[in-house]
Parts: sequence; structure tokens; C-alpha cells
Amino acid sequence: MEKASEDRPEQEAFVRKELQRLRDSIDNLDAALVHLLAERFKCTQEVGRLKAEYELPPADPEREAAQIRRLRALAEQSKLDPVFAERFLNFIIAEVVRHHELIASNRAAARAT
Ligand SMILES: O=C(O)C(=O)C[C@]1(C(=O)O)C=C[C@@H](O)C=C1
Repeated sequence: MEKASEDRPEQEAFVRKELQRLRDSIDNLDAALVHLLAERFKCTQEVGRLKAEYELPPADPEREAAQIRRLRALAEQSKLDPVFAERFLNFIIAEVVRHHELIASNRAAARAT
């Protein structure tokens, strides 16, 4: 019992240091994720403009199904939950489709004037 209480300050210092080390990496990874997402949205905004210009539908379900199959397989290989990977991709794509729809309706309004 006495030993445990003697160790406590050392343990606390160890835990604080480990937590900080891991949080530093999490902060770096979160920054990388934001940068990767920003680049992805830059590409999809261009796709949205192209689709609006040539009057293509905002969503492409076949392409989405292929992306989901691919990402689920990659997730499995990387020991990431494939259900989470699919939900995450669907969440991003839903936002992209919303952007595409906005671009298309702005383009249609501009054509009408
Ligand atoms: O590739 C396209 O056609 C896109 O519009 C991009 C994207 C995506 O975010 O990956 C978004 C919507 C489509 O349904 C499929 C894929």
C-alpha cells in the first residue's frame, strides 16, 4: 500500500507525459486530415463546376458504390472499421453533392437571366 502511494507522483508524471505525447500526434494527424479534406473539396468544387457546365447530374451512384467498395477493402487491410469508413465517406459525399447542387442551381439561375 505504502509503495503505491510513494509511486503515485511518478506515475502521474508518466501518465501526463504519455497523454501529451499522444495528443501531440493526434493534433498533427487532425491538421493533416483538415489539409487533406481541404484539397479534396478543392477537387470536388471543380468537378461540381464541370458537371454544372455540362448539365451532368450532381450525384453518380455507380461511382459512389465503387468508392465505397474500394474504401471498405482499404479499411479492412488497415484494421479500420469498414462500417466507419463507409459512413465517413458517405458523410463527405453528401456534403459534396450539396455543393454540386448549389453550383448547378446558381448556374441555372445565371443562364435564366
Ligand atoms: O466523382 C464525381 O462524380 C463526384 O462528383 C465526386 C464524388 C466524391 O465526392 O467523390 C461526389 C459525388 C458523386 O456522387 C460521386 C463522387
